[in-house]
Amino acid sequence: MSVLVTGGAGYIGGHMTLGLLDAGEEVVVLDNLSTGFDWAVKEPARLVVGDMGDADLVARLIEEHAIDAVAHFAARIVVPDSVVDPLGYYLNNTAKARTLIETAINGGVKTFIFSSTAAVYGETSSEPVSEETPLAPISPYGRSKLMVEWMLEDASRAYDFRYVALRYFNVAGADPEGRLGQSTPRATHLIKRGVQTALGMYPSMEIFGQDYPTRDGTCIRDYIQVTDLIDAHLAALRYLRDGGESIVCNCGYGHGQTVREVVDVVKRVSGVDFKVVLSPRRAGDPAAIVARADRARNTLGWRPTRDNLDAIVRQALDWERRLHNSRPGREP
Ligand SMILES: NC(=O)c1ccc[n+]([C@@H]2O[C@H](COP(=O)([O-])OP(=O)(O)OC[C@H]3O[C@@H](n4cnc5c(N)ncnc54)[C@H](O)[C@@H]3O)[C@@H](O)[C@H]2O)c1
Ligand SMILES: O=c1ccn([C@@H]2O[C@H](COP(=O)(O)OP(=O)(O)O[C@H]3O[C@H](CO)[C@@H](O)[C@H](O)[C@H]3O)[C@@H](O)[C@H]2O)c(=O)[nH]1
Repeated sequence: MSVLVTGGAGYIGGHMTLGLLDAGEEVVVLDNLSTGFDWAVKEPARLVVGDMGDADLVARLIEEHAIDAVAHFAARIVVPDSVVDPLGYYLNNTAKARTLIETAINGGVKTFIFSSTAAVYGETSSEPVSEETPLAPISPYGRSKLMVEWMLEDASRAYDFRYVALRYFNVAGADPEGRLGQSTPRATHLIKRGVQTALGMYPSMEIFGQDYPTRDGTCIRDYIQVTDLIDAHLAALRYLRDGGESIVCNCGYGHGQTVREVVDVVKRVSGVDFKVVLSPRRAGDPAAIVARADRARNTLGWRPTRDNLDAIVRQALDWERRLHNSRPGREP
């Protein structure tokens, strides 16, 4: 039995591949390398370069590798990008996911883990949101993901098929052993941009919006360390293989930091007082979004252990330094 990891050459999928290998699983990665890197797929995982919307390819992989579970990470992921290219996002994140789910079910795969997102909630108060909070995504990205949740829900009712959808909050940091980190080209994520600016790759960084209804006027997010997030996936896989019912779980720590607070941590940890430019709000950004993750703890038995923003920033900085000093496109 093997696990098929779509998007396994990307940031989070690459860490999932490491986590699965560490747990002794056999792994096949399917990735079109649009934002991922072949070197991010560590041996003995097998990388197949191709598109998740290629039903013939996926069907062949399921059969050849006796796939019993799919962990589906492949997606386009940039919120403001989705505002300017919504149909591109619906094609990749929604339509191709439909093909993937159908092919998995036709191939006899009964368990599926889906990378969902806090962006399905849209505007919320500063209070932590539970999975019961009404869903009202405000970006095409969030909608493209919510539709996949709905397809999974309906498919699990109609067929012999169970899933766990994990709604990630803001994923950050790197493998604590230094084997991998976030390598996405042109990344727009706050911590990544911060450490890149600290390393001199940008002359300054922007803070988007200072008039949000938050404690210092900048947006609040719940930053979850990537290895803790992968532990939730490994728990979800065990849960599904033990016969657990389909569920949706938030993955976050239950408290948030403002953009200014994060920038201050990056400056302190890096020791660089880089220039910050105050810019207007960015399209598609909710003011605050923080997780209530009791369900992941109680149902999956998830036990996060890496809730420490200083350590997260240090991991991101260490990885960025290695990336920066490596040859373009080559393993750091
Ligand atoms: N990074 C975050 O903070 C965050 C938060 C919530 C949810 N997520 C979700 O987690 C998942 C992984 O995100 P990431 O940060 O690792 O992004 P990433 O861009 O690093 O990884 C995505 C991977 O998917 C691949 N891919 C994209 N379209 C594909 C296709 N059609 N066929 C095959 N491969 C394809 C890319 O090449 C890349 O390797 C995504 O589904 C994203 O929506 C991420
Ligand atoms: O240079 C920057 C980058 C970001 N921000 C702000 O920082 C916050 C966080 O932004 P970012 O790191 O880009 O994350 P989000 O837009 O919150 O989205 C991330 O987190 C979502 C879940 O909450 C995921 O679904 C997305 O895939 C992932 O990109 C937002 O208020 C941004 O406006 C800045 O002020 N300056």
